[in-house]
Amino acid sequence: MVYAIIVAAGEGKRAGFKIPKQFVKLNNNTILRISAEKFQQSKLIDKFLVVSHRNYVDLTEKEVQTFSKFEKVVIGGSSRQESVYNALMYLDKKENKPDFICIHDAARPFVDTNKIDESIYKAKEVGGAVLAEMAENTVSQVNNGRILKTLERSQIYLHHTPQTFNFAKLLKAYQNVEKILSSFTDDASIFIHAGYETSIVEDHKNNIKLTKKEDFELARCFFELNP
Ligand SMILES: Nc1ccn([C@@H]2O[C@H](COP(=O)(O)OP(=O)(O)OP(=O)(O)O)[C@@H](O)[C@H]2O)c(=O)n1
Ligand SMILES: C[C@](O)(CO)[C@H](O)COP(=O)(O)O
Repeated sequence: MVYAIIVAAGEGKRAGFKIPKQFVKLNNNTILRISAEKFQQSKLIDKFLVVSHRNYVDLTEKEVQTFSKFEKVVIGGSSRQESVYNALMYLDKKENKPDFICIHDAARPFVDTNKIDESIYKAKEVGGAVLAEMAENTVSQVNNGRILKTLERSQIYLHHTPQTFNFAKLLKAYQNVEKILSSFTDDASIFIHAGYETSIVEDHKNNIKLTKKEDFELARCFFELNP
C-alpha cells in the first residue's frame, strides 16, 4: 500500500498573507486543494493524510474531505520534519501499515501526477526517491557573504517534493534523529543520514515551492498560461 503525507501545518510567515499560504486561492481553488488533487489523481496512491496546524484543523478538513483517498488530518509540529514525524507515528499505529510513503509540501501545487508516479516506481527499486531539479545557475558555498568555493554544477540538484521512501526504513531513520529533527530541511536528508540509498527523479522546473509573495505572482502567470 502507498500512502501520501501532504504537509500543510506551516504558518506561511515568509509569504506574509493574513492566512497561511496553503489557504490562498489560485484560480478559485486553494493551494492545498490543488496539491491534494494531484495525489487523488495518481493511480499508485491508495490513501493520503494531511498534516495541519492545530489552529486550522477544521478548515484543512473542509478543503480535502471530498477526496475519496483522504483519510485523516494529523496535527503538525513546530518544524516541517516534526509535522512529517507526527504523520509517520500515526501510520505506525495502524494495523495495515503502508509499504511506501510519498511526502509532499502542500506549498507545491504544480507537481505533475506522472512525476509522483515516477518517484514511487523509483523508490520501489532503490528504497528512496526525490524529485529534483538540475542546477542551471552557477552555485557557490558562502560564509558571511564571501564565496568559499564554487561547486561542480553537474553534481548539484535542488530537491523538490514529493519524496518517496520505503515506510519502515523512513520511520527508523526519523526515530534515529527524533531529538534533532528541526536541524534537517527535508525527508531525504534524514533517510540518507541513516545510510539508505536514494535516487533523483528529474523534475520539471515549475514544481516551485510557493514561499515568498513573488512566488505567488509567478504561480498566477503559470495558471494564466495553463488554465
Ligand atoms: N511546522 C511546519 C512547517 C511547515 N510545514 C509545511 O511544510 C511545507 C514547506 O514549508 P514552508 O514552505 O517553509 O512553509 P511555511 O512553514 O508555512 O512557511 P514559512 O517558513 O515562511 O512560515 C509547507 O507545505 C508547510 O505547510 C508543516 O507541515 N509544518
Ligand atoms: C522539503 C523541501 O521543499 C525540499 O526542497 C524544502 O527543504 C522545505 O524547506 P522549507 O524551508 O521548510 O520550506
